[in-house]
Amino acid sequence: LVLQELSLLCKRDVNGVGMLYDLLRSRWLQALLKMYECLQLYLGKRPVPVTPQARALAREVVELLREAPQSGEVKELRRLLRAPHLKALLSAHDTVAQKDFEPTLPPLPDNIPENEEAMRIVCLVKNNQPLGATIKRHEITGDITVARVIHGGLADRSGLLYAGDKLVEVNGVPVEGLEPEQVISILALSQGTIMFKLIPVSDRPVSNQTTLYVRAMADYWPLQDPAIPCADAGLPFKKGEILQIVDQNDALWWQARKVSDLSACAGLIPSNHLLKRKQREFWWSQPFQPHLCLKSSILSTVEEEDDMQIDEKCVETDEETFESEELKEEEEEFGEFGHRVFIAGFRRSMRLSRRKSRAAQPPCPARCPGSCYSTLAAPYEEVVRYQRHPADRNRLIILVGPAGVGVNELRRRLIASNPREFRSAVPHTTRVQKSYEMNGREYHYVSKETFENMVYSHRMLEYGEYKGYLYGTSIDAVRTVLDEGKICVIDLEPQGIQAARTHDLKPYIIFIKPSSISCMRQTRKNARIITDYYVNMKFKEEDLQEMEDSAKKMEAQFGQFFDQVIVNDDLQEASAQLLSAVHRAQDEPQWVPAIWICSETQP
Ligand SMILES: Nc1ncnc2c1ncn2[C@@H]1O[C@H](COP(=O)(O)OP(=O)(O)OP(=O)(O)O)[C@@H](O)[C@H]1O
Repeated sequence: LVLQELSLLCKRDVNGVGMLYDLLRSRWLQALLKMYECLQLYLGKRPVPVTPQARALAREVVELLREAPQSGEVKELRRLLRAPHLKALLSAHDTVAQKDFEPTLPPLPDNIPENEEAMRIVCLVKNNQPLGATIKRHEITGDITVARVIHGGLADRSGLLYAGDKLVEVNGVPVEGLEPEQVISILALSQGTIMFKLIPVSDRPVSNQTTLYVRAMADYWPLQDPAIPCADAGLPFKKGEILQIVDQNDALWWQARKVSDLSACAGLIPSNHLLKRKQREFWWSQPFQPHLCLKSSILSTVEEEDDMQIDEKCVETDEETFESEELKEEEEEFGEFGHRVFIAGFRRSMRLSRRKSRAAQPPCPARCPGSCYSTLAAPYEEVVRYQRHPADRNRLIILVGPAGVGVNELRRRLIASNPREFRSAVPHTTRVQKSYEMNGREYHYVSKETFENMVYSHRMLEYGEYKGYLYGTSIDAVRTVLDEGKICVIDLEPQGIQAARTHDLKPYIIFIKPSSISCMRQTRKNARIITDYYVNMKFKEEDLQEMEDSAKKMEAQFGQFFDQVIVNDDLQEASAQLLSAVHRAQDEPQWVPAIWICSETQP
């Protein structure tokens, strides 16, 4: 039709019509159109299985050939028609034609109710690993549902099971009416593939949580916790360990893993809220003990004076001895170039005053409400990775350890190794300055009133009283050293740790731990201990035992604050370990309380 119309237009000499007429009459375009028609025709048809017709045809041909003269060609043709490869070719064609490779689904039942819930069939291969999901029974409906899916576990990695999915069957066994324990025993018995038939939860919770890192402030043993929904899914941890919280959807049970093993699947831990509740219950179940605060700590030292009176004579003699010891100690300190280096803060009167205060104080839960309440308030402490900027002040180094373990020996050796880098804070005292002393070198000499004001305004990290005089380490003295660009190294009673843990000082706390008693018997043969009444006494067996007991108590009570533990066995080795720990604290990233860093960014 188009060609006819075009031929009419050609006669009227319309511009370009000749060219279009020639194009449409061209052979190649005609051929293309024919091919298109053929394909359209073929698309409408489906390939038909050929084997039945081919077999009948082959039988007919073979019959005909039987009557024909039996020449070589005829025999060859008969053999070909019966050949297996020809049969295989025909059957392959038929497989494709009949689409045998597609799964054959059973016909849908005719009478499906409209409100029928969609079911999902989930197959998981167990491979000897736990499923990583917990189940529970709905109190009212009795439905067994997936309670939670553990992060990183098998169920979580499959992406097929979600909290809230309702179980219908497990390995073909209907779960309706079963107790969760019965379902668990079915799961426990099944090996290899487990098949769940379930009704998926309608509104899956969208997780928009950010990962949180915390320092555990208490030990936790899930196997001893009757409240945990699934003890096997619990994550045991010790105080001081850093945990990565990956799920806080449940108000009572969080999911976490240890940063020391982030590849492991998460486990259940009590939430902050739950742990606080437990601690409060524990706290209130304890018999009432009056809380003595800062003020009463001074009072307690006054009471001590009476106790000291019994050995007054003895103490007096020691006072003389240790004052001369102080001098000896100072003279022993030499810097890297052999010059005498004065190292403040090794005053034995200061150490004795501290020890006496500690001996008179009841154990922490009854004594220092500040630290205990704050532990109650924060069973986990949020932490962040912090690396000190080279231009920032150095972090304060705090050494903690039981009396006689070698805290001062190690500190003295560290400072003497490089006095230009390390320094201790100059303590404050209310005692009278001696003729050979210089204010701000051995001590800062202040009045009792000034000292007490410093205590009440929380400017003392720790303090104590000895022979009627107060001794203490102030925050300002530490800051002075840090402001000079040096690394301030102090030793502290563990009760003072909380006061020192501020974003301003960012302390790095090293616990000096005694080695075993049998090792100390060997290494401490020539060592000298300072007691309340004797200076330079040889270590006795009970001193070693006391050191071990005291170290255990310190770890149990304050272990969560220790950034590093050094066992002081061989002195050279412990000194080397201390040096590298101190440098690590300044130069390498460490976990620190998040509040230290947040408060830095606040105006
Ligand atoms: N690893 C060690 N091997 C042998 N002797 C040691 C070791 N560490 C410390 N000493 C010695 O043990 C004695 C006590 O050490 P140091 O005075 O440092 O104890 P301390 O922890 O500061 O306790 P305190 O404050 O009660 O004196 C000293 O004579 C010291 O030289």
